[in-house]
Amino acid sequence: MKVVLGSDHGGLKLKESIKKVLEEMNVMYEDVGCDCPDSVDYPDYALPVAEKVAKGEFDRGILICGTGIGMSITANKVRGIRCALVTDEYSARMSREHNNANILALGERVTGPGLAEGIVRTWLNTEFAGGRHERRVEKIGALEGE
Ligand SMILES: O=C(CO)[C@H](O)[C@H](O)[C@H](O)COP(=O)(O)O
Repeated sequence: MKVVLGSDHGGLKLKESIKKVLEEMNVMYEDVGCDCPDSVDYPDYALPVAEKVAKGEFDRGILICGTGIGMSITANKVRGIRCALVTDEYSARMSREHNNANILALGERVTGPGLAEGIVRTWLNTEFAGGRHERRVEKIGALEGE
């Protein structure tokens, strides 16, 4: 699996700790930035991550800002993206099993690194359940003209 990561300044520290988790999991990743704590704008990082996932260059994406809200709003503007803002492991599992989420958004100012690790591990290890959920996800795609 290949994962693309992005954060603004508000998610930089959590992104670095998630990169360690990905390395432990032997998951390949690319980080589109940001790279330093200077104040930046989250759409500038959400968009490239969402586009790379939508184009199929990466299997999944992970976006982190202060709350995860700005990242998730932006990523969900891109056709084919189902970005889930998650703050607990149950929702992480459901966002994959039921919604086939292809981007995970996290908030560094909301979710500590230990919980975030559990969320990321669960999210990456959970497959889409299909069945009745396939029909529902297809209806989301239909809204985008897919
Ligand atoms: O988009 C956000 C909130 O919806 C993120 O949390 C940003 O990281 C946050 O808005 C950045 O805030 P700052 O005061 O400029 O650090």
